[in-house]
Amino acid sequence: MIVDINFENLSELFQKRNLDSNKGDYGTVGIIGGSNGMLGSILLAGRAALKLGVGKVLIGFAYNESPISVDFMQPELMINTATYWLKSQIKVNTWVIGCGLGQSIFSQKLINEILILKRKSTIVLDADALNILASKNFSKSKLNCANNTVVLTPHPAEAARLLGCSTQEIQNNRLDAVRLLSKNFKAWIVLKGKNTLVCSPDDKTIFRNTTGNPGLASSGTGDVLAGMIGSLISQKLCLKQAILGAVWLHGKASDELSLENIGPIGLTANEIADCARKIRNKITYN
Ligand SMILES: NC(=O)C1=CN([C@@H]2O[C@H](COP(=O)(O)OP(=O)(O)OC[C@H]3O[C@@H](n4cnc5c(N)ncnc54)[C@H](OP(=O)(O)O)[C@@H]3O)[C@@H](O)[C@H]2O)[C@@H](O)CC1
Ligand SMILES: Nc1ncnc2c1ncn2[C@@H]1O[C@H](COP(=O)(O)OP(=O)(O)O)[C@@H](O)[C@H]1O
Repeated sequence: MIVDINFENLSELFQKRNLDSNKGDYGTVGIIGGSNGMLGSILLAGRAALKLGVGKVLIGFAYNESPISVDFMQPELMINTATYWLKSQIKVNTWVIGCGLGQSIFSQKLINEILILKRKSTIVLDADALNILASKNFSKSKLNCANNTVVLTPHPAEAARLLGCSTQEIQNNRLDAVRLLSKNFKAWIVLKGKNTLVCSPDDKTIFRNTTGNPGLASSGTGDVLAGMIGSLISQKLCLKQAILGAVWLHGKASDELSLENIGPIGLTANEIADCARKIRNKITYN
């Protein structure tokens, strides 16, 4: 069965906050990635996670020493190395790994560490984490899905690498591709692109997104989506509403910005997160 994602079935996304709540009620997300030439990708994800309302964001660079200690555009982000945060005792609800991670031995080691050390967390694997998963020296059993809840967010080329076929074959049959990925990896799959598809590991329903436009065809918008998904899962929405909510809001933000002539041409990834925040508050409080 295929079900369209609409805001009417995203009630948890639009719940008002308790008046006496504190930041601990809104969870912590840890974001790991950002290697050579791609430092911006985890900052994009981290900023988007904040704008979607998570209590705390840890940014862990895939370096031996953190290349920056503060993001002056978003000083709320807590920045250190990936290794530092993986060893820290801070309770992290969701780990997002892969944005700008690269595919070095060190990056592969970080993925293994997360899967072994963080068995009770939800793990979102994006971008280079998916490329590492697709490589022949990675054993799928390491995903250990019995303990972890895992979300994979491939674009069509990443999906093709995971299934060992061509991008064109994925695009020709996106429904079969998303089903096969969720079965093979026992994970939630977000197959990105026009009309993003979402499939859960134990459900035959496939959800199809109804929002979004070619304004999203620009660098870093996938990193923003990964941060948004991690943020909503950490805020303890049920997994389905967190994933579907992030996908819907991400596309809706690009639609609203296009109506304001800020897109589709030249729309930038950070603007998506700002607009998604506005839409969530507007629907929740008006
Ligand atoms: N500011 C930063 O630091 C940024 C860092 N980033 C980081 O860079 C790393 C590499 O990630 P990446 O996605 O750029 O490279 P890659 O996996 O080779 O995919 C590119 C190819 O995939 C295809 N393709 C994609 N979408 C498709 C679609 N809808 N429909 C069909 N095809 C589609 C398309 O193939 P083509 O059509 O050209 O054959 C395209 O050329 C990663 O770690 C990421 O996080 C980026 O996030 C950018 C901002
Ligand atoms: N033509 C389009 N229509 C709707 N959504 C799109 C379109 N092109 C890209 N997107 C969305 O933009 C995002 C791009 O993600 P990704 O390819 O991972 O980019 P990046 O690696 O640059 O962050 C995905 O959420 C995808 O669904």
